[in-house]
Amino acid sequence: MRRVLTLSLNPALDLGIRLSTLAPGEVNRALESSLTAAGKGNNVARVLAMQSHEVLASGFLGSDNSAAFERAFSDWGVADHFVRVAGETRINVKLSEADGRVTDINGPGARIGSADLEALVRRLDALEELDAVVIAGSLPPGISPEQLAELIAALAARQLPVWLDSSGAALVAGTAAGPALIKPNEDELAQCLGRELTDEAALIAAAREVQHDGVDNVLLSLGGDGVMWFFDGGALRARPPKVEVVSTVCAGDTLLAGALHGELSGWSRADTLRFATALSADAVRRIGVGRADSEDFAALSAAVEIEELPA
Ligand SMILES: Nc1ncnc2c1ncn2[C@@H]1O[C@H](COP(=O)(O)OP(=O)(O)OP(=O)(O)O)[C@@H](O)[C@H]1O
Ligand SMILES: O=P(O)(O)OC[C@@]1(O)O[C@H](CO)[C@@H](O)[C@@H]1O
Repeated sequence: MRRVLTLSLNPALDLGIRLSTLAPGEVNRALESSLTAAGKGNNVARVLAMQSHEVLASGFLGSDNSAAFERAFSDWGVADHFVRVAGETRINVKLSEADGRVTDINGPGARIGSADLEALVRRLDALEELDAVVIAGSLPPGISPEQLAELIAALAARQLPVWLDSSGAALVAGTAAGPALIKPNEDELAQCLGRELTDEAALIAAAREVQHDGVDNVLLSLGGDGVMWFFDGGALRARPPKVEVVSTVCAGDTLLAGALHGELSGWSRADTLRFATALSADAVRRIGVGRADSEDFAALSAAVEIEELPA
């Protein structure tokens, strides 16, 4: 069991709505709906806590609707180190259709003031004996990509491995600040480099370029096509088995958490990637994060194909 800090600067309540088919502009009747404490960092926290790590979750929470998060942290066994800010945490809508298509509508988030950021920095400075830090998700209004970079640099200066999953300008600035790992998907990697990546060779070259610029690990997620993991000295590729897609919403967060679990457990890279890929494939079979206690998880893991990518 290791001690991990997850940072959600812009968490969300996810309003998950399952429909047979979305009819835009019409009255739609949902098959089911749910409101869940989420945001990328919190989803990672939830998976790591399920793997028995000591998880401390921090970031900013709107004080007007924090109760749902407080209940969730207590249910998940995650320690609540969030700074409370004025207003409400955003509600993000996730529409899942029967054919596996997901439509996300993500809010901007509550505005963060300079005193809130100072309070967060003080809170993080007081957290000791951490083994890793995950920073995941978008930035709320009031926090700039440069401020994210400063947070990463300060944590990295404490010799903490920082794993970053963000997008757009936040990913660009964050990548330059020296995280140990980034987890882009194809679009995010293309945004990060400011050019289109049209085929696999271009993706591989792009990931290696990011490594060359100082990020040791690039965990490139490719949806149903799997994952490529570029690390110091090599690269592996994993392909998940075909699964029935219910919702892809937490797949990337589950992948990152699964990989961190393997790293913190001292597993080989191949075993780590197999576990993380299987866990993320399990996530798409359900609404929510992946679970390693599903009945057929061993079979799912065994069906993941791992290969070494040529140097
Ligand atoms: N259709 C699928 N079948 C099996 N595994 C999948 C499928 N889609 C995604 N996965 C698994 O989940 C991982 C993460 O998916 P993806 O690349 O879509 O992440 P993402 O874009 O970060 O998603 P999100 O931000 O919605 O969590 C993939 O690398 C893969 O292992
Ligand atoms: O708007 P962001 O911060 O980029 O992404 C937020 C979000 O879509 O990411 C998670 C899934 O990965 C959801 O729980 C959440 O709503």
